[in-house]
Amino acid sequence: MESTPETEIFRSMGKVLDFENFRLAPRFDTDAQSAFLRPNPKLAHALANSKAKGLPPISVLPLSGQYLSILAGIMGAKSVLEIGTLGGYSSICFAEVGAKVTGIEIDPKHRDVALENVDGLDVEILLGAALDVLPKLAEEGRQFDMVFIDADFDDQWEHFDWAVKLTRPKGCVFLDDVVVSMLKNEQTGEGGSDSILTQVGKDERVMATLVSTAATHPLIPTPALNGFIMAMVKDH
Ligand SMILES: C[S@@+](CC[C@H](N)C(=O)[O-])C[C@H]1O[C@@H](n2cnc3c(N)ncnc32)[C@H](O)[C@@H]1O
Repeated sequence: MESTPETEIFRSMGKVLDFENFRLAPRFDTDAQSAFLRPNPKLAHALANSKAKGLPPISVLPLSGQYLSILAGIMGAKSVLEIGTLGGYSSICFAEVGAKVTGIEIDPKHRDVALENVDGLDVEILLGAALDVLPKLAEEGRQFDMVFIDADFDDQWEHFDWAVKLTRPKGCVFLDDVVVSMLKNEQTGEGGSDSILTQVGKDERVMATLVSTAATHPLIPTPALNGFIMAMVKDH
């Protein structure tokens, strides 16, 4: 590569640009968990009860849950719609910072365990496929400060489209697991094909960004590239 003042800046960064650094992600996560997280009996009980009842270990990880709490707290969110509730871990993250949570969950067993886990908090869980429930919420004229989408990968665009309709202007739509779903569906943008990024990008109702992450999970051996879309609804 030709040496210019611009390339020299990056060369001088040395170790910072080493791709192998990616392998350090789990260590940073562990350090951040012990630095930032406080004991939370409700969340601990939700994890233990969900495990005991045989739910899959796919709730948001504790630091991500805390991210969601911080976001909802900063927004002063009073109402959050969650598409994909599982055992209610992320519902608790929203409810504990003052939001009324409406969850949608397709699996009756997950919904029942979630109801046990959110006991005492302002959480309702609607049983059904999101694409059946979302139009009903729209018909009822429901509007939310924030919609968190964390369900099946195949309907991400349809869920996003409904989420925008159901979010108040200046509210937030958070679409999780965007990069892993693109990788899984081989939508890596080659050949200029459409992807969730281009679909959201064409949507004039929102201002959106992709937040890339190195996702670590106790059950996977190496960090995975992932990312979420965060969008602010401008208008409907
Ligand atoms: C990744 S888990 C959700 C985790 C949860 N948000 C948390 O962090 O605690 C995904 C959940 O979405 C549910 N789900 C999948 N497809 C769905 C759909 N089309 N409509 C409603 N729920 C769905 C699954 O049954 C599962 O419980």
